[in-house]
Amino acid sequence: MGWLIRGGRVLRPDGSLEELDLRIALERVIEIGVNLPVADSQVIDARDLIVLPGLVDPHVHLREPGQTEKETIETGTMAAAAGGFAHVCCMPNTSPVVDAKEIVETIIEKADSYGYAKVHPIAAITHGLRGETLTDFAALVAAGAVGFSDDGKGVQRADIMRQALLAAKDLDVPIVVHAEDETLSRDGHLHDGDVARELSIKGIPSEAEAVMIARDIVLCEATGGAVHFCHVSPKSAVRVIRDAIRAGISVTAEVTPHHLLLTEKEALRVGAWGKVNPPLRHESDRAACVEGLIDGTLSMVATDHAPHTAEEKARPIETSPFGFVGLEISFPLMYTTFVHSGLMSLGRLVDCMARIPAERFKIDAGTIEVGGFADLTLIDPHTFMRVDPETFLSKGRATPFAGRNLTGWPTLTIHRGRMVFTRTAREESNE
Ligand SMILES: NC(=O)N[C@@H](CC(=O)O)C(=O)O
Ligand SMILES: [Zn+2]
Ligand SMILES: [Zn+2]
Repeated sequence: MGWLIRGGRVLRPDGSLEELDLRIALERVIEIGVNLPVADSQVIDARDLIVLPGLVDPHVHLREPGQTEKETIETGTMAAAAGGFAHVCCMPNTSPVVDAKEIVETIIEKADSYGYAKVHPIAAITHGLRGETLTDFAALVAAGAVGFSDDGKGVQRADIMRQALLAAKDLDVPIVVHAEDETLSRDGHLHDGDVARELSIKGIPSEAEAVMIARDIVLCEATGGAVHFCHVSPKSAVRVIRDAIRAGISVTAEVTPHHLLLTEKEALRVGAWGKVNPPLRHESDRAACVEGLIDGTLSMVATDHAPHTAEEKARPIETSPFGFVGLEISFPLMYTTFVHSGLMSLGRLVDCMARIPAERFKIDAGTIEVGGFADLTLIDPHTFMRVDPETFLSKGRATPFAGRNLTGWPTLTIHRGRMVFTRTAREESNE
């Protein structure tokens, strides 16, 4: 029994695409070859489709425990499957905060019981995200945490960050940094630039992010620890990260599709649907992020999927929470903008969206090989379809990308040998 995925163009570990058949039995890929016999497998016709390893998102918010009106582990992992993701790392800014091992265990167990995607918790650096006392790193890692972050807030105190780097180093896991110096960002809602001024809304300057990134690079080098920077957005930060990597300091960084594709101007067009932390910045910052992605400074793409209720995101900019969803559109956004346009190879994009985050967080994923887990995403590189938030499986609906016409949509996602998502309704267009 099992599946025979026939005739798809399969992404090979060297980045090439080859027309191959894949046989899956139980949870694994057991055979890869040309014209494999059907035997007792059920056939999936993958002609005209690209077969990729299940994608890995190093940064999502699943909101459970505690904020299940925004998202649940079930709806969040359904959205992951719909976006082609087999693995997601979830952030600890839930209620209660993920600062105790029982919470880590419950998240993993719940996700496994639904079976849509594997969830890898990133536990809190400090109790209650208060920035004061370190959590029990050893116990949290033993329970399954793959890193530590106070995401949603920056760790304001350098001494605490230094302690965290030393503690994480002993366990060989990264500190995942939300860089935000509150003395510079406080009460801001948008990037500190022309649009914020035009709307008379207090801005968040680039330095609020970049100074903490610079501090943590220094602390990273001094301690010999490892830092991963979340959602990098200003050009000054891209530059200091590039310099740090060149100097051999153990830092990695992620960038989001929204910081690669959008600017502060979104606030004028979509209001609070474009409000996010860090904010969408100036065109020159956006261009620097693209440069960082292309040259490998920003080696991972993360959605920072941050669902909120429709009511919350319908408020005026100043009272609406930061964040919007991304899991279900991240791959088509990246594929259309960078691969379809010829700016980047498919192999490199999948490195950023699977292989490199898998390596960083020690997740067994990122390539298709015999004996490996059958986590596969079938992509349609021909059909264009508009982003329609009403079709999202996530509870969150807000995205500034609503209405964009994209190609490269996942049409079928297999997780651990089980079909966990198929796209049925197709709104085709010829653009
Ligand atoms: N990115 C956001 O705008 N919001 C995130 C927090 C975060 O990622 O910092 C959230 O939890 O809503
Ligand atoms: Zn953050
Ligand atoms: Zn986040």
